[in-house]
Amino acid sequence: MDNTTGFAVTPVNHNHTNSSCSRDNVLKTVVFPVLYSLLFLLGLSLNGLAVWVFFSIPSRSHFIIYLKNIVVADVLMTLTFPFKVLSDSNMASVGLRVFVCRVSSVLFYLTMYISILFFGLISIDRCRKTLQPFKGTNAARLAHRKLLSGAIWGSLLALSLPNMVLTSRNPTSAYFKCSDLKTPAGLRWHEVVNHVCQFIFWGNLVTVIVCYALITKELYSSYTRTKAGTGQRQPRRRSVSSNVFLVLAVFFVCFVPFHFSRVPYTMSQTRGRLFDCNLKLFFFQLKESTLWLSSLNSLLDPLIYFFLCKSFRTTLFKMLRLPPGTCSWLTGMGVDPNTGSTPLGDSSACM
Ligand SMILES: Nc1ncnc2c1ncn2[C@@H]1O[C@H](COP(=O)(O)OP(=O)(O)O)[C@@H](O)[C@H]1O
Repeated sequence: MDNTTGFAVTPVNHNHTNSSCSRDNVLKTVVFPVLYSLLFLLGLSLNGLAVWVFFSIPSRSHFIIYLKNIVVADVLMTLTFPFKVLSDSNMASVGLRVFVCRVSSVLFYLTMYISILFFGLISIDRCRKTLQPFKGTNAARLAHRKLLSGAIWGSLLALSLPNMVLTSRNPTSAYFKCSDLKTPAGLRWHEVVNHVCQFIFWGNLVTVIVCYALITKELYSSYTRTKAGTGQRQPRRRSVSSNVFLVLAVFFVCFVPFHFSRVPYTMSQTRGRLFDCNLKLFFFQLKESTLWLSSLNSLLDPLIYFFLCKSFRTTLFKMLRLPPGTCSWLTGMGVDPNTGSTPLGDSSACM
């Protein structure tokens, strides 16, 4: 028996539910637990490495401050995966599944929106850096960015906390969904949070698109200017542009599908009577599949650090005792032999 709720532990028997609508099919109990286990192992290794590298780089640019926030969010997100694996594969006690609904899933979403917000800020910062390459920063601005980071964590925590507190009902059977544990106010808050988070996501997507369009325009005109001036081909600038698109590609692949599927799924949770059980199951599976893509972001972020942040690569190679030019064919961001600078002339050497 589970101490917290008094229900029998797994294997869960839910013969009382309509079996054709049961969530417990092979997708939820086998496929996703295997995929999340892989994400956990790879994500923990790569993000562990990223933490090790980042915390030996001083926070001397806005970009590095933002990346450090993302790496912390990714580590926390990765730590929630084992709970999801145990819960979805029905290997967890009822108490642990309640913990997943109340705490670890909420933490998962919190860290996801932290990453999304910091990606928006990174795009703005990169845009500013490209359009005004010689405008530096100072201690006061760096302190503001640290305050802003704290304010983002604080506000998202305040938004998410009621999702923990108002998931306070005890399950009435061993088979339950997170929405079954919510009080009426909890269900309303869950809906509100999802609206706010949709706004955060689409707002940041527009910001990222606008900023990267401006960056690409600037890179292209500086490329044509240089080409006209020297009469030479400058292949590196093209690879900078394609690296820049990595952020956009990651944003689209990881987050857009989830945010489309989240809308009908949240409606099926909060206005259940409008949906029959097959449709609810369909929206649940769609949400779970696209949520895995969002989780994949925690694994792809370290690749972004590697490709777009030269200080990250340099420090990584130093720590692994590899020569500085390692993988320059892959990153296309070596030092320009003519000018001695990085392709964007960015002294913080992160793009
Ligand atoms: N955007 C969000 N921010 C914070 N918490 C959230 C967010 N979306 C959902 N949650 C919370 O995470 C938990 C799991 O939600 P959800 O994934 O919708 O349920 P289920 O696992 O039953 O499909 C719930 O407590 C919910 O309120």
